Amino acid sequence: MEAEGEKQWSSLIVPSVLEIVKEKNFTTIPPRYVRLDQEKTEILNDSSLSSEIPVIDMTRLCSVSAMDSELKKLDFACQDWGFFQLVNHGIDSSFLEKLETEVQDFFNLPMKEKQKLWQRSGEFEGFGQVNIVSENQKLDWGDMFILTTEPIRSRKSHLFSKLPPPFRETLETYSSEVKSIAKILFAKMASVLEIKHEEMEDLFDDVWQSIKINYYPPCPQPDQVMGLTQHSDAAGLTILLQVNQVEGLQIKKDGKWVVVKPLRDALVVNVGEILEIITNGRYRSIEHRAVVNSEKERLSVAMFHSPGKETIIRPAKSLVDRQKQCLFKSMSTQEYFDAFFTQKLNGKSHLDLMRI
Ligand SMILES: COc1ccc(-c2cc(=O)c3c(O)c(OC)c(OC)c(O)c3o2)cc1
Ligand SMILES: O=C(O)CCC(=O)C(=O)O
Ligand SMILES: [Fe+2]
Repeated sequence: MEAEGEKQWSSLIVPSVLEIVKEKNFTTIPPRYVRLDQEKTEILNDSSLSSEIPVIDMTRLCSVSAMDSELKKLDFACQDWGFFQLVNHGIDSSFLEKLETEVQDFFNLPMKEKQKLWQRSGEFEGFGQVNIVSENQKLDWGDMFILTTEPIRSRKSHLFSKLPPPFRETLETYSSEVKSIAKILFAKMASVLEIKHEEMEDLFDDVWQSIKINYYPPCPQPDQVMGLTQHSDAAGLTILLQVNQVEGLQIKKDGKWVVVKPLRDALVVNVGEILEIITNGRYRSIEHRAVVNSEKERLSVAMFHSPGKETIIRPAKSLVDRQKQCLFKSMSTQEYFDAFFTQKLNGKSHLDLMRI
C-alpha cells in the first residue's frame, strides 16, 4: 500500500535510450546526449590505482579471530576511499546469476509492457531518469528503473503489482539480503568509530531502501556521451552490483578517475553523503560516474540505504566531542532529499550546502 500524503519528487519525462539504439537507422547521437563540456577535459584514467581499491571480506569482518584487522581495513576504506568491494557477503552466486538474467529480461521487455511501468508525470519511481529539472539539461546515456523497497508502507503498489512475478520475488529476496548486509556494515562502522547505537545504527532501524537499476546501452561514440553524470550519492550507504561484469564505474580519487574493475560476485559499497554527515566528515562520500562502451551494454543495480524520512540526521555527538567541532547542520532525511532531488546533479554541491 502506498502511504497517503507522502511528498512526491518528480523528474521530467525523457525518452528511452534503449529505444533510440534499437531504431533501424540509428547512427547519430541525438544532441541532447552529446557532452563536449567540462567532463571531457578532466578525464584522467589511472588503471594502476584500480587494484588498490580496498576489498573487504565480510566473513572475516564477522569472525572472532580476524575481526579486528578487517575492521581496521573497513575504517581505512571508508575514510580514505569512500568505496570498497565486499566479498564473501553470503549472497549465493547462483542467485546473482538469476538476478542478472531477470534484470536483462526486464529491460528487454517490449516497450508496450515497459510503458506501464514508466514514470508518470509528477512522479519519480518507475522507468526514466532522475534529477532532470529542465528541458535543455544534457541527458545520460542510459535508462533507469527506480523503486522504493523499504519501508513496505512506502512501496508504490501500482508499480510493484505490475512487475513480472518471478522478477518481483527475486527483487524482494535481493533487497532483504542487501538490507541485512547494510545493517551489519552500519554496526561494524559504529563499533570501529566507537559511537553509540543511538547516534548511528538506530537511525537506520526504519531504513529507507530504494533500488535503482541502471541500463547503459552500447554507444557508437562512447566518448561523446556519459552513462551517468558524476555525482555523489545522497544516501547513507549504497550497495551496488555490477550485474554483467562490464567495466564502466569510475570513482574520483585525488583528482583522478579510477576504474572499479568488476570482481565476480563482489558488491561495491560506497559511503553516501548522509553517512558523511553522521560521521562528522570522518567517512567520505566520493564522486563517481559511469561511462559506456561501443560494444557491450552495461547493467548495474544500486541499492540506497538511508534513515527513515522523518529521522533527524546530524553528526554523532561522540565524534563531535572528540573532534571538537561540528561540521554539518541537522536536518530530516526528507529535507535532505528535497534538496537533492530538485536540482541538477553537480558533484557534491548539495552536501556543501549543509556545512556549517
Ligand atoms: C547522475 O544521476 C544520478 C545519480 C545518482 C542518483 C541517486 C542518488 C541517490 O543517493 C539516490 C537515493 O539515495 C535514493 O534513495 C532514496 C534514490 O531512490 C529514490 C535515488 O534514486 C537516488 O539516486 C540520482 C541521479
Ligand atoms: O552504474 C554504475 O556503476 C554506477 C551507478 C551509480 O552510481 C548510481 O546509480 O548512483
Ligand atoms: Fe551513485
